[in-house]
Amino acid sequence: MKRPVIVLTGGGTAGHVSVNEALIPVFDEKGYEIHYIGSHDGIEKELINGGHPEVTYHAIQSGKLRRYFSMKNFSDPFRVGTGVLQAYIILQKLKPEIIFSKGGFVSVPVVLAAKLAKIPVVAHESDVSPGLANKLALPFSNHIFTVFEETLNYLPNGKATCTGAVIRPEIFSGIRKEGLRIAGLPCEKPVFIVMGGSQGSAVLNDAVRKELDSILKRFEVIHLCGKGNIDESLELVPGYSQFEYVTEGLPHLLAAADFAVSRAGSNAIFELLSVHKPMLLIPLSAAKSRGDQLLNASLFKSLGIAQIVQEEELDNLSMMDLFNQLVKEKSELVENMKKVSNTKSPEMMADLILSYKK
Ligand SMILES: CC(=O)N[C@H]1[C@@H](OP(=O)(O)OP(=O)(O)OC[C@H]2O[C@@H](n3ccc(=O)[nH]c3=O)[C@H](O)[C@@H]2O)O[C@H](CO)[C@@H](O)[C@@H]1O
Repeated sequence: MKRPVIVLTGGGTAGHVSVNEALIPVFDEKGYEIHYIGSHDGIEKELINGGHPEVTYHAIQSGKLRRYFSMKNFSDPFRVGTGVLQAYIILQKLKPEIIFSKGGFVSVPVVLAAKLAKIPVVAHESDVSPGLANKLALPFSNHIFTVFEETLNYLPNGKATCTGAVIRPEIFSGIRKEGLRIAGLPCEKPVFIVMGGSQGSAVLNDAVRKELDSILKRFEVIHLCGKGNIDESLELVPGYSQFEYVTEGLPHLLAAADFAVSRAGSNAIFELLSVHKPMLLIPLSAAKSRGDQLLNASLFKSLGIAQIVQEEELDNLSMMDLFNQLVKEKSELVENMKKVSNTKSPEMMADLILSYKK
């Protein structure tokens, strides 16, 4: 008997793939044939093809939707058009019951094609303020789920529901000893994990490395610095361990860490919250983005579960002082984290999505 089909989409950054990765095992367990529509060269292709052999990946063209001038602004609409046509052909062949769209530019042609093919779409927004791709897709989506209650203020009544964050179950399965082994740390001092989001952050990398000597006198550091950002001169420094991007090892590295310094991407901060890591957030500035990380971070700060420093202030602050400040506030932050519960299990989320199928 033919298995029911579901199509997932979303990409550009890992933040637009994490939720899909959490849901894949559940749809698989439910007997679905799972297909993923992503771009030819985005991180989604690497993550899905590399970690989920049960999923069939289809690459389409997509264009970036920029808020600034670029010559590509003239060619990208044609790429989106081609992407719509490619997605439409794929959808006509697969005839999925439903499409789940996690946002990011590649999701736009898929959602438009779904409307033409009359296939229901459920979207998902991780950040406080909706991303441009989700905003464009909204009129063509049947419903949108949000992580933050506050996001509902940006969305039409009746079309959006707050579900909380969906966390990959493996995040909870980290083993501290294994994390220390992977990082090659002696664990004689408290361990900080520094996470610059899925792409790494030059701002965080520079701030930590500038003061590394003094930091390492008191702490050990696991540094997720992003692709191409390994500093070879620091490769053999005791107590310091750098990675470009970690896949299976991430839960163990999180378990090995006592504290976190992170960008304020939604998935990363909810993962840190779920495993109760006291966190200092340095959100991506509004000048470089739509300001979504500033809103995410201020909400965490207002709940007493994170400290924040703006990246513009970093030059005048000592990273070492910031690390020490986080250590001081550890118990209060952890106590507050234990009172916050804002997650939905992948199983419950999958059922909610399927309630919109044809
Ligand atoms: C520059 C940019 O556009 N950032 C956006 C992007 O961030 P970004 O792609 O960084 O997304 P998040 O911080 O939400 O999630 C990062 C994900 O990558 C994983 N991870 C990270 C490093 C690593 O080595 N291994 C690993 O697995 C984390 O566990 C997490 O699941 O999407 C987020 C969610 O919409 C937004 O809030 C961010 O503003």
